Amino acid sequence: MKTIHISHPHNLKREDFPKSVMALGFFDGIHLGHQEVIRTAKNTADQAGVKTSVMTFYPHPSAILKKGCEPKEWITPLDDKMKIIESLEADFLYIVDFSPQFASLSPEEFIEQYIIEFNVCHIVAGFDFTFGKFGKGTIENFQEYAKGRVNSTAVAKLSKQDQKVSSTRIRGLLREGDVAYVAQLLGRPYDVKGIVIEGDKRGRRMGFPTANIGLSDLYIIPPTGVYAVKAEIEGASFNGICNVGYRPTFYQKRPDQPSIEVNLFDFDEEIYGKQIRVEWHKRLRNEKKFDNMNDLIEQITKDKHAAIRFFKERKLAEI
Ligand SMILES: Cc1cc2nc3c(=O)[nH]c(=O)nc-3n(C[C@H](O)[C@H](O)[C@H](O)COP(=O)(O)O)c2cc1C
Ligand SMILES: Nc1ncnc2c1ncn2[C@@H]1O[C@H](COP(=O)(O)OP(=O)(O)OP(=O)(O)O)[C@@H](O)[C@H]1O
Repeated sequence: MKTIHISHPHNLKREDFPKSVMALGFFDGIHLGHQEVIRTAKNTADQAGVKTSVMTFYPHPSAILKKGCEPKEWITPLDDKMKIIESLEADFLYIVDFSPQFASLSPEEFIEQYIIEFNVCHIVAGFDFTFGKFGKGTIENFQEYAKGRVNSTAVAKLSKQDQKVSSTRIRGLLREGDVAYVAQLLGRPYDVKGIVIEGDKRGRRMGFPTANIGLSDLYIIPPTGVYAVKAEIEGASFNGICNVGYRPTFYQKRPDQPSIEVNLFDFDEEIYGKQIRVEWHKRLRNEKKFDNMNDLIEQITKDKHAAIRFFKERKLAEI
């Protein structure tokens, strides 16, 4: 996939682009609804024998349109979003700098400069996609503005439990810790990437060495508590348990940031400085203050069994 960053105004010409079917949206999380939009674009492009392109925006449009209300943390920061869009077999990703000038384009100007000039023969967007100043352009009135020069497909609303699958809903669920339901809406577990950093080295003495993680991007961190996770290090995957929290058993004063630490099962290697990817599968319990270290060790042993049981039952359910 070729990724092209574009700032407004651009001086690219129609000849600079291969003919394509384009999926449009911000696409934070690339959830099941987004996947449907991108797959529809891909299928339409394949049938027409042209390329598949995706247009997304950076920063989030609400950083300009509803200043102060924009998300500050992401389900998929840009780097992850790019990788997932690539895995959906898009040929081109256009990342348009969402500036005030770009936001004030009329629907007609947007179509001229970003659809016609981009050699797009067909656009695909969700039922609620809007474009142009004041969001006047919609997927329904797109044809009026495009004057028949570009085809369009509106993807119907995808809902779960009578609610639209949306990035906003998934961000809310992550903040509540409902990582199991998030996995259903994403079609894959929520994951974050980071580097293994040094902790207090107490974990090993407790019989539960933990990889402390320094996140590599502005991810949404699920709330404090204990989770069943899988972690990938150098291409190998391990089951484990993760604690997000302030370790109240050992710290009277709450540190500024919660720590994210993972104990991996059947793993005993030195991994400081290595890259780690953590998948969040199930929330197990709240973080608690224990009277002594032995009580905490007893609880973590139970957490480990709960996680082992969870992964075992899920494996059986898959058979
Ligand atoms: C699965 C798991 C559950 C944990 N639960 C708690 C808890 O409920 N309360 C708490 O104070 N610390 C909890 N901890 C954090 C431990 O206190 C921490 O792992 C230990 O202090 C080692 O820290 P270190 O890696 O910085 O050496 C938990 C850790 C893990 C791995
Ligand atoms: N549940 C859904 N069903 C069908 N299309 C969707 C769905 N959610 C989003 N889309 C479409 O996917 C594209 C990207 O949408 P967008 O990034 O605004 O996602 P969103 O999940 O609706 O986000 P937000 O929660 O911020 O409204 C748009 O074309 C949008 O209409």
